[in-house]
Amino acid sequence: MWRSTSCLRLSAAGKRTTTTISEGSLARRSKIEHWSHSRAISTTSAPEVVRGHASSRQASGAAAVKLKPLPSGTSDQHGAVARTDVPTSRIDDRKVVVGWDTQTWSRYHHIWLRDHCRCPQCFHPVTKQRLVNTFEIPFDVKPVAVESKPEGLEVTWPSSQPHTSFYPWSWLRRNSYDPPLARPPPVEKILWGTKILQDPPTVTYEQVMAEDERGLFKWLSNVDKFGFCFVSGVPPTPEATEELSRRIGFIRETQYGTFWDFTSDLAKGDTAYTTLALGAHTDTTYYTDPCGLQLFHLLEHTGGSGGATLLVDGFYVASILKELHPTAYDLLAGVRVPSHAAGEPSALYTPTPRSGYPILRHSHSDGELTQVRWNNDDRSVMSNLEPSMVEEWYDAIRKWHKLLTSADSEYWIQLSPGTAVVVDNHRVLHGRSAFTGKRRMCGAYIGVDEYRSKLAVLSEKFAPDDVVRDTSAYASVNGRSLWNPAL
Ligand SMILES: C[N+](C)(C)CCCC[C@H](N)C(=O)O
Ligand SMILES: O=C(O)CCC(=O)C(=O)O
Repeated sequence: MWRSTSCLRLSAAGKRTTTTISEGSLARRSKIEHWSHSRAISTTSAPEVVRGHASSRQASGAAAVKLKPLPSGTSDQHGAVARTDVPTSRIDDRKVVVGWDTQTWSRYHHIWLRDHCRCPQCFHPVTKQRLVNTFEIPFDVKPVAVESKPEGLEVTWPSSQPHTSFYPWSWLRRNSYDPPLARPPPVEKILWGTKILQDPPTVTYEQVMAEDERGLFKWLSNVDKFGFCFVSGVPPTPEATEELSRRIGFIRETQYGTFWDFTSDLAKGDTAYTTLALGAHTDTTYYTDPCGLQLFHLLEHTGGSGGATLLVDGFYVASILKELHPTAYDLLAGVRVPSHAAGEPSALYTPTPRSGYPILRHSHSDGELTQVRWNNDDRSVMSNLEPSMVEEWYDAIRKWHKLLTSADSEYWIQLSPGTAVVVDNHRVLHGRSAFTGKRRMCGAYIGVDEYRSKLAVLSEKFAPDDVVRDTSAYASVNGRSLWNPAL
């Protein structure tokens, strides 16, 4: 173990203290520090086991990086019980080879390992940013030694830049690229049709607003799984609805304002501000980065009828289209659709590139459907179609439309004051029936990154990833593991 004389302290009991960090106490980004480090002689019985490196340049007032003791069953200089399933490791010409078992090996390039060192001098423990200068690592850097420790791989780099790095086994396995090894499956998406009306995902306002954020995690987990979730018991005011929206993250301001409270007065240049029916669509298709979530709360509807809310699971409908009409599916996945928002004199939105994006967007890595982007009212001129494709494309979107509007796909609900709904605008389409009378709807957009960030923070707390669980005991700073696979 190493005693760092660097710059961050967790209290001896491992409780987080207020961390003040002086810039001077960290290695500069400009070059790799020539480390001098003293091999700690402490044993794991000491209250704190420290991992890191003494920088040859100590800023004044640096406190020691003190992390919590390694997990039980850890070996130390005095031969405490070590785990028996420690992977093997050896140095090859350009890579370190780790043997997980007799059949499974991973190879990590030396420069890759050095670049991913997460000691406090190479990786800022508070900001989780790289400090080591990647471009000053000798391209042919090669370890002088590797050692398989119970909790991870220890690599000692050449004496010209003396430095010891440590990589937890769980982190190495998760990030194995030669070969890629099994990774946890993505969160299950539950596809639904009209029958979701029997038991739609719902949480209470009280749960969502509770200080411990467990209810907030439940709400966003439902959105992640179903693409939408109701919140019942919301005070029927724009103020309470805005506060509810901000529980997720800051609201995304657009040409329609920040928190919107609208009715059919054409206050903004969009048909949402009329009494017209709106077919199933996703919003802001005309932005390069369409909004992530959309929250709606009907505050009032008097003196008329209609104005029911429509929800359609775009992933569900796409799965049926793929099954029944694969050629049409491929066209929707390949043809770019331009769109615009031009109803406000002060705004004329079109996406970059101007040709827009396909209706169905897929992950490049695994081909999974990741986004539905469809608003036929906001679609611009289809000027990029090959002449031979024109009729085929129109046939494809007719097949798409037919499935979107089928009784099996449509989930109609009459919202009422007190029940808000949040929709994943990258998956679930929404719409409404025409209406008469005075109808007042409020809500907000949340950016997709704000939504995913909040869900990630809540997941760290309530459903941590295996690598986070494995490493947080000894490598957490400000409640975040340095080895979080998201980093
Ligand atoms: C939600 N709010 C009423 C503020 C605006 C609605 C804008 C709808 C627009 N046609 C789109 O699809 O993005
Ligand atoms: O008025 C509604 O219920 C929904 C309007 C709409 O589709 C939108 O604002 O995007």
